[in-house]
Amino acid sequence: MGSQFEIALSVIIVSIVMFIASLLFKDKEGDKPARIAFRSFYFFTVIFFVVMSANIQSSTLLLDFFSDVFFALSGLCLTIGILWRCQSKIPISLVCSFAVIYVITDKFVIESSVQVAYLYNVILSLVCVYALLNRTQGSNVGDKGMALVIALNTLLLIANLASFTGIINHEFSTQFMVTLFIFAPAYLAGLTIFLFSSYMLDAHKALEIEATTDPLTELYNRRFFLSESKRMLKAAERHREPLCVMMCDIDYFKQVNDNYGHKVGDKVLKAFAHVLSDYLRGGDILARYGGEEFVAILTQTDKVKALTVVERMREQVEKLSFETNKGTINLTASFGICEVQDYHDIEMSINHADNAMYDAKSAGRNVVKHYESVLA
Ligand SMILES: Nc1nc2c(ncn2[C@@H]2O[C@H](COP(=O)(O)OP(=O)(O)OP(=O)(O)O)[C@@H](O)[C@H]2O)c(=O)[nH]1
Repeated sequence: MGSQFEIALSVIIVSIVMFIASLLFKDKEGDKPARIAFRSFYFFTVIFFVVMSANIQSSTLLLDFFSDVFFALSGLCLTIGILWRCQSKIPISLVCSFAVIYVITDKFVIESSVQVAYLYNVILSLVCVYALLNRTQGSNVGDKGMALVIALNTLLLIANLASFTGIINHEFSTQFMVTLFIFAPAYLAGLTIFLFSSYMLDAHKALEIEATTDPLTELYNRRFFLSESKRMLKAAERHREPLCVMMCDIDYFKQVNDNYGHKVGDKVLKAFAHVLSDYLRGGDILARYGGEEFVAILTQTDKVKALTVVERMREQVEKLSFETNKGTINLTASFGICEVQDYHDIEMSINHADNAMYDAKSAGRNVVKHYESVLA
């Protein structure tokens, strides 16, 4: 019993440290506050181990009941935190039902049976592993690590349950229980390490997206486009492939803002960006160059192919219409294209495509112009 008490004490210390550390977790904007669930998990884990230690020292019905309740709550909070973090579709009510069934079964049906607690933990662990492996936004290394820790826990618990049913001999099972208990602080620390790294990886990803993406259209921003296009030009030169730059600008966009307001203007910009991206292939890149001006690099594309693709884009933009309470907005855009000649000077090709686009504006807008036509 003495060693169990010491282990319980170490779990309490680990949980308190982790609880304080978890104050650093930040949820992504719009995400459910999973960090509150994780903090509650540490909080209830501390209380559970305090109550359980007291129960080991002098067992009472009340302490026994509360140790079950706090055990149920800590597992519940961990699972809810993971489900929220993964934006999982598994209903929270289902997990809550497991907790209620666990307490009722353990208290009123199979009195002080440790198997029920194992079964409860196995179910919750499986729910967590499933949610982590099916994360809506793709699992990161931290999440996979967390899934691994929980999966190991599940395996241990299943083995333990098997021992109770007589598949494994009883002495081995007692040994197993002690081992499981010894590993409790390590399990908790491992879980937190992965939890931390998964939050840090997400924060890193968010920073990367912020640095490379335009928040309104979610296309790449100008800075990322310039650095990425240099890399693409080098690759095209190495493989001796043609490459085209396309610039485009919405026609009379100021009138959209003036007549319908900036909010509608933003909506139009987003829809416009969407149409452009629909016409590009996997290796191409599209970026918001500024305001209502967009730029793209069409890989493995010569000027003849580029003219065909961009002409289709222009026709599609022409078909766009937006219903507002002040009437319908129809959109057109002007396009300029230029086949890259100097693979070491992307700025020059962008300028040429820009000149072609201004030529399209001068020609009455809603047309596609090639840079060669500007020179002619
Ligand atoms: N709603 C919204 N408007 C923007 C944004 N960025 C730039 N604009 C607006 O885009 C408009 C650009 O107008 P202009 O440069 O005069 O060009 P235009 O009216 O499209 O005319 P042409 O290009 O000559 O056909 C300005 O009114 C800007 O305020 C944005 O992020 N959201």
